[in-house]
Amino acid sequence: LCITETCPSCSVTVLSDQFSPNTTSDVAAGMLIPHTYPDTPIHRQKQWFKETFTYLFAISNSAEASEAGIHLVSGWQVFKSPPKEELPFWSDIVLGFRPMSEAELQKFPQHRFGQAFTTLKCDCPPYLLWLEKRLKATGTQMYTRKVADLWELHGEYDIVVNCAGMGAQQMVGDKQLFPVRGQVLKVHAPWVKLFIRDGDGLTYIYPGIHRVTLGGIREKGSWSLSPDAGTTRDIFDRCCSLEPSLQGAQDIEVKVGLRPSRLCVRVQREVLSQGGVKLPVVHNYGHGAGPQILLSDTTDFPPAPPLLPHTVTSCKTEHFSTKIE
Ligand SMILES: Cc1cc2nc3c(=O)[nH]c(=O)nc-3n(C[C@H](O)[C@H](O)[C@H](O)COP(=O)(O)OP(=O)(O)OC[C@H]3O[C@@H](n4cnc5c(N)ncnc54)[C@H](O)[C@@H]3O)c2cc1C
Ligand SMILES: O=C(O)CCC(=O)C(=O)O
Repeated sequence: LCITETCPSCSVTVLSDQFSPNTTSDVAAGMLIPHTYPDTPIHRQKQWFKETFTYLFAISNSAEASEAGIHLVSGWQVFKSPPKEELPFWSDIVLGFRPMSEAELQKFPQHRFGQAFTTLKCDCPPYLLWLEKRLKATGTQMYTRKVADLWELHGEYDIVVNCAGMGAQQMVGDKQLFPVRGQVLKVHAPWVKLFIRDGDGLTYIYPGIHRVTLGGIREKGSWSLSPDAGTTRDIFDRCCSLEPSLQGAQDIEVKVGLRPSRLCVRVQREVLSQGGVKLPVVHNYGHGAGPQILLSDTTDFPPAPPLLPHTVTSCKTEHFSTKIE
């Protein structure tokens, strides 16, 4: 969309083997809360976050906000012991960042410290549909197609932008890209208005426009797309211990996605060349970092299993119409 807007004379085509609602992005809670990438300078991560926040804040402040699924959300990040960094690098970008008061902390008897702030949440399924609608309005073609190798696109296109997420591991043979399996519950609990995040990054409650997302888990190197019943129960219990009213949540949907993780996002220009023919490529993938990712943890992850289903590459959903017993 940015390309069509900044360069209207370009003809843009989107090729993807899956579109919304079958992408990893559809699984994401869509909360704007940065994860630190160990191999990217903090000033660059801060600049990315600031630009993203400013861009989405403007949408949240427009008549399009509800269709786009972008809204402000206030709440708390709570810690069992005070974090090493009292002021995270993003504290002056989110709105109204401050330490929680003693009175607020009384809600969380197991936690001793907390931060209150307002950030943005992007409800990804409506957001992706909104982007698709805007793309189609510019005349952009969208085709369902699995690309086995970027080189197959030479001759058809002048420039390729690679946003294949986890699919880039096979498509460009990137061994530095690895899955961090996530599982979340999307529930009906409209009385939950404030977000709550445990500072360990594992447990979170994120109210969206229609559903509340409960998380989570981060399983490095796991390619399993099957929802795990034990994990569902564990997530539900952890979230209920932070917000006991969730015991009354209804209509539980369980979603699994594979975060496309790297020590640093790959935003890079490359020129592929064969027999004197060139194909300029811009890579943009690896947006799956998490606070628990350590350098030593990320070597020797297994490649995608050969039987990974091609119809659903990186996410899966299961529905429960009743409460979790
Ligand atoms: C449980 C969970 C919760 C999360 N919560 C958050 C959150 O709150 N905030 C946040 O910022 N991030 C969150 N994330 C991370 C977020 O999901 C990712 O950062 C994001 O989805 C990555 O987007 P992407 O477009 O790079 O990849 P994807 O959404 O996976 O898109 C890649 C696209 O490329 C296509 N593709 C792949 N391979 C090929 C191929 N060979 N040929 C053609 N097409 C191909 C796919 O079909 C897909 O359409 C979460 C992730 C998970 C799993
Ligand atoms: O870390 C968070 O709190 C947001 C959720 C997320 O980004 C994730 O689960 O990957």
